[in-house]
Amino acid sequence: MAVTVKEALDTISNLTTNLKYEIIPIEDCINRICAENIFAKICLPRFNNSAMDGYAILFEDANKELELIDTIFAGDNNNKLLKPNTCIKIMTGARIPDNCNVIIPKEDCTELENGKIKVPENIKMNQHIRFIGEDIDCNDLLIKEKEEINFSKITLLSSQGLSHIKVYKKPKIVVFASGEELKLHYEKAEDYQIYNSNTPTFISRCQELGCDVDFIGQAKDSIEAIKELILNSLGADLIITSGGVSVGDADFTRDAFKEVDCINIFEGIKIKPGKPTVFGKIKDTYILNLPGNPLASALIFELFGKLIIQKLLGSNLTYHNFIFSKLGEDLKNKKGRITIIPGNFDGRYFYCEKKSNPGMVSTLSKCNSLIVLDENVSLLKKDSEVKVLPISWKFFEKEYKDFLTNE
Ligand SMILES: Nc1nc2c(c(=O)[nH]1)N[C@H]1C(S)=C(S)[C@@H](COP(=O)(O)OP(=O)(O)OC[C@H]3O[C@@H](n4cnc5c(N)ncnc54)[C@H](O)[C@@H]3O)O[C@H]1N2
Ligand code: MOO
Repeated sequence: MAVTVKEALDTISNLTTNLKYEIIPIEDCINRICAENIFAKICLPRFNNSAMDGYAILFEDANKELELIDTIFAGDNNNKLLKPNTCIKIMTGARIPDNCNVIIPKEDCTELENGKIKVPENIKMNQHIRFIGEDIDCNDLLIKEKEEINFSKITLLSSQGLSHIKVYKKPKIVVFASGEELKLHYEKAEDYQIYNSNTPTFISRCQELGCDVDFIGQAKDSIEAIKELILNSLGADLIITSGGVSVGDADFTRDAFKEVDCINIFEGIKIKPGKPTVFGKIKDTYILNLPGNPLASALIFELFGKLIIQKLLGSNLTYHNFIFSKLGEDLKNKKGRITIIPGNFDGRYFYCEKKSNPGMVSTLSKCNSLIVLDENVSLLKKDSEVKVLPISWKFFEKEYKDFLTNE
């Protein structure tokens, strides 16, 4: 029985996973999922320091001519104290004298001919001082278990002097296709054959999402051929297959998986396109049987496959987020099933992609996002609110768009 879209999403978000971890250098951690809570072991700033190149003085010495008694550079271990009527030249980032309570920027002072420094009248207590711990306090929780390590987390780790952390191992994914008509892109295809574009799509997408992926070939349309590929893949966390899940005389994927004791978690989703999708498990290996139709399988991957991968990565982000937008033009839809509509979000409006039949290969190359229409909608007027799910988010434009004014 086919499940509803919500049932499929909930099932995936609640999957149990058998996560393993490894300890690796932070240089290799980008896009990995942290497998431990990481607390600050040192405060930042580590010591009170100057935010300006200038002079360290005592607050009560405002508007005076001060004797210059020393210079402190960033990295110096200088313990000199200020006395009344004196100042110390100081550089940005240098540790300030223990009793200093004001820094005056160089350009606000006058270097007198007698060597003294004339400081201004209007100063504020503690000005231009960066205090110990004001950025990060000792024992602050810096990174939570199950958070993704991005460049800004690398900033945190390196600022703490941490060289290695615990991350979850990359999920191992095996991809294969079935279909007598398929040829690999580096093979010669006769004019009655087609190139396999689905498995290269899933392989690259899974790699992009942080998985280790193996392609193990294409099965001919027979239960035995598909079974051989399955038995060769059982060490994986997830097997993704393409094709053969429908009711045709040469569609053997489901039967082959049944013969190797695959337990189906759901068999079909009430969605368009991609209804014949099957999700199951053999021992510890999850199975995602995607339909052969290229756009159908790619869209199902975007809506469900990506969440399965989020679970296998160990991430705590296992639900879709979206951006409220408006339709750029009227949208007609055939009622009856929830429909995935690929298109383009330009920052304000969402425009549906016109060429989007389930069997097409060209559609997603022109899209950056998708929306999902509920089963009761037959017409959505221009300017109707829609919820946009991003596909690829390097959000740039070919031409300048003004983001500098707040109108
Ligand atoms: N009588 C019915 N026929 C179909 C139904 C149905 O309910 N009743 N469902 C249709 C739907 S919806 C889909 S989706 C497809 C699913 O078919 P399969 O998963 O069995 O896929 P195939 O038949 O193997 O292929 C479908 C289509 O996709 C092309 N294909 C397959 N693999 C690849 C690949 N690796 N790269 C590129 N293109 C591929 C294949 O040549 C076919 O054109 O079934 C409908 N039929
Ligand atoms: O649901 Mo099928 O995926 O329309 O092509």
